[in-house]
Amino acid sequence: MNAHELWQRYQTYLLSDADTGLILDVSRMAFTDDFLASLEPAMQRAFDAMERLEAGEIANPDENRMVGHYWLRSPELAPDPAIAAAIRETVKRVTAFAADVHAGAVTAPGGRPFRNVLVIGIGGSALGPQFVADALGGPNDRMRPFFFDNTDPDGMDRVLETLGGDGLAETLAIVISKSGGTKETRNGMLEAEAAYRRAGLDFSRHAVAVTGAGSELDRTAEAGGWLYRFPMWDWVGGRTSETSAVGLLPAALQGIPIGDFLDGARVCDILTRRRETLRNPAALLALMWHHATGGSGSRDMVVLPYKDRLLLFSRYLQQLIMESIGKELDLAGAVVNQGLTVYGNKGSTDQHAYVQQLREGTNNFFVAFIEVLKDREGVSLAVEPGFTSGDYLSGFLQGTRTALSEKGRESLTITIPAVTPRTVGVLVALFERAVGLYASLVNINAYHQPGVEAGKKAAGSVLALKGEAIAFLRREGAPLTAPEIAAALGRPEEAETIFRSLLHAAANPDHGVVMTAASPLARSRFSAR
Ligand SMILES: O=P(O)(O)OC[C@H]1O[C@H](O)[C@H](O)[C@@H](O)[C@@H]1O
Repeated sequence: MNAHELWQRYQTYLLSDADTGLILDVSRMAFTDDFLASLEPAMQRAFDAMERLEAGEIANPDENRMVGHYWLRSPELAPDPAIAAAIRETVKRVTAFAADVHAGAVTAPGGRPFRNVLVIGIGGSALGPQFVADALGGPNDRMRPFFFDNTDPDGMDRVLETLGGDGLAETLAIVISKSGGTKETRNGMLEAEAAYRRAGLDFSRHAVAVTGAGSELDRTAEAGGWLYRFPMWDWVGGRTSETSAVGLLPAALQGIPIGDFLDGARVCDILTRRRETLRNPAALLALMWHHATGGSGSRDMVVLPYKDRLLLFSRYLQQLIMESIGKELDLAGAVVNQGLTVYGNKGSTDQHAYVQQLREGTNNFFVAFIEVLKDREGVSLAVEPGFTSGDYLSGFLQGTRTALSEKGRESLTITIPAVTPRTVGVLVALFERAVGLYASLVNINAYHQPGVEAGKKAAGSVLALKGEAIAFLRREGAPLTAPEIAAALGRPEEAETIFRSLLHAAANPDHGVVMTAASPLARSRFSAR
């Protein structure tokens, strides 16, 4: 296509919406009108399915659950008045709690104000809060946000050292877990509790829980007399929980106007309920994913926001999309191994890293550019006559889009006016809807994650075996190799697991395991005190 044809194509498909401020350009995706026509019946069925989902159908059949994240910003749509009331009540309680903390009506013991918030959670209980905190936070935050989002001891130490013992005295800890039983989060909570204790503080007077009623975490918080408990509901998935208390509480405490955030999601929901495919940006996104990947995940989506504040968006989207779309079976039970791989950081930074491959290497991707029109508050410096840093950022986005297109590499561009609580809400809702519609197009359940359990179960057996091996070594005394230990435990097939576990144990002072290294390494001997 020549420049004139591309300009025509750009105008033909350009979708812009005044309420959300969204502009979506799919002109650099090489779909045909026939493609759109061929998928139109399936898209209409996807809209039907979405309407049933929003009306409260069991849209997550494997877990026998409704899927209600859209109600969180439009409670009047909830199929049950009790659900609507619970949503409204929770937003009110979140707002009131944050206001009380800010006003000093809720304080740490001794009347010390809470100045920091430590969020302890993982996956859907961390990625959204982290994205929003980074996108919308700054030096004027009401409270400074910190995160434990892993069971990495050094990672937690680093956060605690940054906070310092005295900082901890002014830190509110929010433990977030929908299930209330996630081990990483449980460990983070125990590590935090111990850190507070070392600082002479009572964790329970600093702790808040966001979790399902009656969960292990809920019971711990209740028994411990924690400051507050906020609910999570089984009809909200972890990765779509950013507009529930999971996302709202940390954001409100940080000082982010959660009403604007919810409103952005709500207006985007209205937009993405449109049944005219070409006027619905979530439907268009889903169609583009289908076009680019043949409806089978054959290409990766590289998310490139040209804005530092949106750096964590690709990480957030990775869970939202890959945990939703990456499925072995379709709804009919056939093996499909679906997926849509997502990666990316930010432009123009990534232009100095992997964009070389995007332009010239394997053509196994398409790019989702995220463009933000507003450069900064106020006027910018002219870094050379007539041009600002922001002009460069914008120019680099356009340049990369053109350079990719020239080489037959596809891209779409999502433009928002500025990074605000409202537009961040729009982006979250846009992709939530796109995921749901796309899942319908390829006939999978977007709302369960059966594959995640396998790794957790395997980790449980690994830990049990490690415990057995160390206990055996303590009884035994003499240094032994992993196969010898495995054989003695009656588990000869587990030599590798035992070797790897003891290699780790010997690198740390916790278990008294000593390794006498051999060559080859796998013949090393272990003993334990
Ligand atoms: O919120 P939680 O119940 O602690 O779950 C945290 C995360 O853990 C699991 O492994 C799931 O795969 C995620 O979808 C979830 O967001």
